[in-house]
Amino acid sequence: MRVIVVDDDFGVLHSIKRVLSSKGFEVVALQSPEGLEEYLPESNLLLMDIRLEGERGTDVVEKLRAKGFNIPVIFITAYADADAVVNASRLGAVDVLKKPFSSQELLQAVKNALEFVPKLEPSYSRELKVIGSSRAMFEVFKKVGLACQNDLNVLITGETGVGKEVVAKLIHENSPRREGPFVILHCPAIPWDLFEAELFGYVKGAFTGALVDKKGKAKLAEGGTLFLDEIGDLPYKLQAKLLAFVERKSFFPLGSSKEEKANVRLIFATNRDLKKMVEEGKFREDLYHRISQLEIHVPPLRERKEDIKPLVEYFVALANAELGTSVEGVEEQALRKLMDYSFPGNVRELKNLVYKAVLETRFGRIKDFALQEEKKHSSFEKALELLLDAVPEEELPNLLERVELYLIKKLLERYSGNKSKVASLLGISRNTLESRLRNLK
Ligand SMILES: Nc1ncnc2c1ncn2[C@@H]1O[C@H](COP(=O)(O)OP(=O)(O)OP(=O)(O)O)[C@@H](O)[C@H]1O
Repeated sequence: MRVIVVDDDFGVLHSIKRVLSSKGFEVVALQSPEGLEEYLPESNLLLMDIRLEGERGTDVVEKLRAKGFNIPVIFITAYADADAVVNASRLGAVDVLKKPFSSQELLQAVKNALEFVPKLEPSYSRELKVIGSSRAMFEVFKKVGLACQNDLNVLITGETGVGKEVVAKLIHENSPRREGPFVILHCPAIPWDLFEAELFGYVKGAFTGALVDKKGKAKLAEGGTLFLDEIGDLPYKLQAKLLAFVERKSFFPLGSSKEEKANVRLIFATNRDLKKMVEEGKFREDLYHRISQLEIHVPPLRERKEDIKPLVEYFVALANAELGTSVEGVEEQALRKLMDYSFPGNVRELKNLVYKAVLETRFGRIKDFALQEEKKHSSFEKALELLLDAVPEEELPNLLERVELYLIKKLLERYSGNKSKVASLLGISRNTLESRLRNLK
């Protein structure tokens, strides 16, 4: 087996050669793509650095593809930006290795590559800018690259504000459907009794007030991508309607008996734990499997802190352009404060913080971010949010009493049943505590 390695860093070139040679590969090591074509016909695999001196490795491979060279490629990069990794995946890269990588990672990637037949896709340059240089986002971009090559249903999971919509757009804009529309249906924003009308549309006379035919989002997305956001909020009854649509890729507009085909790619997102909802009987298992043919998890910002600095720089530039300010950057201590923060609102929260700070600073460097208050309340609010997520709608009427009873009982347990102590901790009299307990039971 012959492997060609192209990297302008002699050290990297040498260590790859050493690892592969030790496993019996014949290695052609090149510091530039010059002369590369000569070796291609007799070779089984190409390892290509993305940022070469003067030229991008992805451009080199694209030219080779245009000439009909179909060799499997592994890209190597120290800079895991979205453009590079998604583009690499689209060019039929078997893998993208992020420097530094271990011998084991290299050998595994080579092994996978030799079993792989690449698919070709023309290149495409995008407007959308997605920031992320962390290992975690690198994995996200690799999956996006995979999603771009097919029409599978994709489920994007992650906390609020992590960038699920951004990732959905990234898939659309790199897929063969990019010339088509990208249509968003934000599920909780629609009253549930209008959900079907919104998704499938209706014909004149379908219900009172339906004075003219109206296209639904499924039709508006024809030829493109339909993004259904917050799918975990969809009531059980409507999940069945959605399942029929996802399975058949066809629908009936309300009031019509004519079935319409939908030529759309479906992407779903949720900040809920759908697997858990399935176990609890709150989300249909069949629907879950249907929508998650490919699952992409976008990790919270606190788990990929390396992304904070590039995101801040990007948002400062954006804010300057939008607000007409000329902020030059962020002071070290202000950035450190962000690095210590847990960002319950993730990238959206960071973006808002930066915009506010830019507006206040106007020129010069940002010295501080106003995040103390949010931090103090975040774990309390988070606990309550978890509670709200866990309680089904039909149990809401008793929720307040249950919470009160639970908290009082827990405190009594903690203080060995000492009612006077618990009453004083709660700032109520012992009598009030006792009457509360009587009424709540
Ligand atoms: N990697 C990123 N690069 C640049 N901007 C980002 C990135 N991630 C998120 N953003 C920005 O942060 C904001 C929130 O992102 P987005 O709406 O995609 O989050 P979400 O996960 O879909 O949120 P929600 O769960 O509330 O729907 C947007 O303004 C988006 O442009």
